[in-house]
Amino acid sequence: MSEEEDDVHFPPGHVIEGAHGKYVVEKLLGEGGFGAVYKVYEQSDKTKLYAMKVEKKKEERKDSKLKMEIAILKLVAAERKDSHFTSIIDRGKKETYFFLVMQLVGKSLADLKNKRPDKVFSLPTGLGASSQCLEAVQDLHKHGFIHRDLKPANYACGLDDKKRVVSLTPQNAVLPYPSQVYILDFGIARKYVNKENVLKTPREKARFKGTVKFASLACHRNIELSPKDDCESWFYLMLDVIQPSGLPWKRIQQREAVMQCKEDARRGDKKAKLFDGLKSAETELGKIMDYIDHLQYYSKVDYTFIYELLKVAVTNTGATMEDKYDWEKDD
Ligand SMILES: Nc1ncnc2c1ncn2[C@@H]1O[C@H](COP(=O)(O)OP(=O)(O)OP(=O)(O)O)[C@@H](O)[C@H]1O
Repeated sequence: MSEEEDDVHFPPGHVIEGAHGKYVVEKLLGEGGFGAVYKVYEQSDKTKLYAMKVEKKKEERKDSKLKMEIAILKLVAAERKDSHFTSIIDRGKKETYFFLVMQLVGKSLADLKNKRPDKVFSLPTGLGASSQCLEAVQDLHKHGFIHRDLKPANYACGLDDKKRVVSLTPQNAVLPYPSQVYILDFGIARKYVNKENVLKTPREKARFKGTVKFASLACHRNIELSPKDDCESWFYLMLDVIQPSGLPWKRIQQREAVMQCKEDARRGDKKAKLFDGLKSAETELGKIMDYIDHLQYYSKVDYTFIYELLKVAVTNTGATMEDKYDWEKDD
């Protein structure tokens, strides 16, 4: 084993052999405490580009984030080809690391939004893409998992043929569908149902998980999470990508203070401020927030209710859900 192989820092040109092919590292896409994500290509066919996620093996870590990621992607893959989940190409383990080769996607919603002049999407793009983000998480919930770390950085747009997919409407008319949105990173996802597909009995106390800015109030309060908490995080992510002034707690680091700010945002002036500058969508967004706030641990989420309100909000702007997204117009 070479020195490089001992680590997960691979230079361009480094080759990793999997069960279904040999993958050559092109460049690093991102790095975290767990390991790294690389853009790779298949040695025998340079046009076949993928993303490779590698995770260091750790004696002390019993729960591998990558294992959870693979389990979820396998579970959802069986169902439908054109989904909001990246497909698995290959996976394996070496002496010091695990790896997953998956479908390569484009920039994250966080990167795409930060490239905009006002650092937010237009309302039709923000609401339309958010609708896809909710579809992705609805699918995950259907399979018995909650994500627990929803944020714009954990969603990305599709590449090449996945940029604009064609979807069949219920009426069987073929509609051009705007850029597909993919959900990423299931490292801290959790099974929320038991073997009988019934919600698990909530633990008395649950440790804080995820990202402070997007965490649900229950997460701040160390209460067990369920699908409604992903919906609350999804709501914050939607506001984050459309609200020109950003989330009110965007500059606060301290967890307690962020929780207080989220609680305040439910009342009076502070609630109105949450939707500042979003006039045409204010009523629908208010209804969505109230709906999510009334959900409880055992509640069954009515996703359709939310999609319908999003559709009305998009229509109010004079656009449609099928219109090109901001980042497609730049191409
Ligand atoms: N399939 C993919 N195609 C292209 N880029 C990807 C893919 N999966 C992940 N990435 C990128 O790699 C980087 C790290 O990915 P990811 O968020 O999954 O890992 P992470 O470091 O565990 O995340 P976190 O920052 O939440 O800890 C991100 O910039 C992400 O956009």
